[in-house]
Amino acid sequence: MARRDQRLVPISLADLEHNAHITMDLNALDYYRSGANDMQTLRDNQEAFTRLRLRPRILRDVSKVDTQTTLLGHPVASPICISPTAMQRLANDEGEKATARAAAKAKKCMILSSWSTTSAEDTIAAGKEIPVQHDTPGLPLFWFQLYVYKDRAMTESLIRRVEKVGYKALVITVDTPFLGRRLADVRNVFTLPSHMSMANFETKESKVTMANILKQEEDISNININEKAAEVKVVRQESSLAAYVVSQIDPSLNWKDIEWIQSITKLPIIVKGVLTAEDAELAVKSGAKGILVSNHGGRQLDGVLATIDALPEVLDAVKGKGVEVYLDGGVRKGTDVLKALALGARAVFLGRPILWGLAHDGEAGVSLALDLLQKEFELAMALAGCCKIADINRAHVQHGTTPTSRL
Ligand SMILES: Cc1cc2nc3c(=O)[nH]c(=O)nc-3n(C[C@H](O)[C@H](O)[C@H](O)COP(=O)(O)O)c2cc1C
Ligand SMILES: CCCCC(=O)C(=O)O
Repeated sequence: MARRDQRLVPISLADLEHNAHITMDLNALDYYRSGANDMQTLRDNQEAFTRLRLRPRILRDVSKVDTQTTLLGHPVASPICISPTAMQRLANDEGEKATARAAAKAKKCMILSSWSTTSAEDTIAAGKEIPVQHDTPGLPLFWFQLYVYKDRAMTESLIRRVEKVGYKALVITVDTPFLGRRLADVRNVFTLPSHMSMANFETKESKVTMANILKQEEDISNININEKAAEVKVVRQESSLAAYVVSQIDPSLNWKDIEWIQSITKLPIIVKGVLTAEDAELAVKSGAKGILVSNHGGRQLDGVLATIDALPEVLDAVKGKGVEVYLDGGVRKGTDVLKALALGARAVFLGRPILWGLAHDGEAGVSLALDLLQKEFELAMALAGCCKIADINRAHVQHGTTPTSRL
């Protein structure tokens, strides 16, 4: 039995998380692991998967299992993808570049955050350094997650940049008009270390006030910790990130803006943060080609539905309308992937597990995270009697009756 403070040789995503908890500094670890407020939704995302039960089929020749699929027409090796997470250099110096290389090697889809610590150009270039192996199916796929800034000219210039370098879709995050209240970040006065930056906003014309906010933050962090706490009470009572969101992100964002963005780009739009049938319908009306059912990993409105519980109503609302529906939040095991796909998700996305992989061993750690889940998923498919993605259907899953506490 390993001691609690010993790093494990990882054989599951939980092991990678365990290791990251040992090695990361508290400022970054708390930022990554926190949910909003009581973190009820954060816990629910994982627990809700355990309330579903699988209905396997037998004797179906599962000697070969194939996970290839397409996302908005692009072939990928697997429906396991990477959600956008900000500031990946907090986990490993190579940050987003390491993630992009691992995604490209695995021919999986990566969504890059607007708030990356590597620019959109440098991140996709790192992915493109990886030679594509044509003996296995699929191609690497990069999408860009967009936060809509109050400054629309800056938003538009970012769209032009990502179009130019080859991102294939815009994933617009709609659940963050303000930052959710993550108590640990408030206590820690969460800070991006001074040698890192929000790399997408480093151009001359759009030098963003994040730098100024972080500068203020640095000034505060130069004084001793008690003074720092006192200062925070008087000055802001929030993390620098929350202050940045208030200063830059447009809380007036509404469906007309989604239509505006669609009118200025040919890239397909995916709306990230839909949790209800009503909004799923509006997303389709606004021209979205994809919906990512997400509660931001439990980091925004605490108390909302677990994503796997919200998925069925979203799917029902958009049935037959030609929109792809994806899910993120709490996906940690191969059986979670199988359950989400059985309910009707086209793909699932991973947030924190990628960060734990990065913290564990950079690019190799992200590859390990992807590979561990991929292998678990292939095994779950085989044991449920599925050889290919199209074999997975609604009859493979039902709501369980066993109380979670007895599992
Ligand atoms: C540290 C961290 C940073 C995140 N940054 C972003 C971001 O920049 N943009 C965004 O749309 N979502 C962001 N998210 C939310 C993720 O895209 C995703 O919805 C969530 O992490 C999925 O849940 P999981 O972590 O349980 O897999 C972030 C999540 C975490 C944990
Ligand atoms: C506007 C928030 C940027 C990062 C983020 O999405 C998160 O920390 O969850």
